[in-house]
Amino acid sequence: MKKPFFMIVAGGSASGKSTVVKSILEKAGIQHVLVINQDDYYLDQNELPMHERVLMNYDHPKSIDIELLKKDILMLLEGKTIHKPTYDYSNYTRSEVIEEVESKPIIILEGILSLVDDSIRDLADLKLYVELDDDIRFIRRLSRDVKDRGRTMQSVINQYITTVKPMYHKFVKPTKRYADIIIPNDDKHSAAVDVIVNMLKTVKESI
Ligand SMILES: Nc1ncnc2c1ncn2[C@@H]1O[C@H](COP(=O)(O)OP(=O)(O)O)[C@@H](O)[C@H]1O
Ligand SMILES: Nc1ccn([C@@H]2O[C@H](COP(=O)(O)O)[C@@H](O)[C@H]2O)c(=O)n1
Repeated sequence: MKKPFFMIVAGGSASGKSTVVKSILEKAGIQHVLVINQDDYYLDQNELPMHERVLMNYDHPKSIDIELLKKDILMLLEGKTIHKPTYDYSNYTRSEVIEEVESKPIIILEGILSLVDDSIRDLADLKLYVELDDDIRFIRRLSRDVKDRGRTMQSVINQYITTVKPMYHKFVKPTKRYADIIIPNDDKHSAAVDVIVNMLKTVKESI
């Protein structure tokens, strides 16, 4: 089997990484793409009581089980099957579900900190950074976290001020310089998405 094409999609929280990946997949009509969400690799916190889990900093690189993520990406790039953890935002820890995931010809890793680790970054054939104004990201995050991640408005605001915003400026935003393509996601991202879709179609044809 040919080595899979490996793409990384980084960007701040609620910049639209998942939405952009979804549009890429819809437009490309590709069945053989595997998306790995870095959030599934948050460290397991089942041993901690809930009041401690809530206070953790989920925007620092140390919150991710980077060794497991690296091991799994390397296995997928060798065409092997992995047993991937899954994440439960409402309980601030891994869920009990372990997914058996087969490698595919195109692998996309998505996450706020996905361009931080150089050994993972150096494996990528293409690196994207989704960019959006901080205020709009905060508004989108607030609305999404209350609707989809079981959060209260006050908890989203507190977390944003204490960890999300400072960690974004310290760790996430500096990784923009590693990106091959920067995708603006204010109104339209279709032109950038079309460029990437055409690249992936070429990759697909060469499989
Ligand atoms: N271009 C856009 N216009 C309006 N809302 C958007 C756009 N892109 C994403 N969103 C919304 O913003 C929120 C965050 O987007 P999401 O893709 O989950 O971001 P990320 O994966 O970077 O955290 C979601 O509720 C999503 O529906
Ligand atoms: N228990 C957790 C774990 C993570 N988060 C936040 O998720 C953000 C990353 O996901 P995006 O889809 O927004 O990129 C990150 O900023 C963490 O703060 C959380 O709130 N709770």
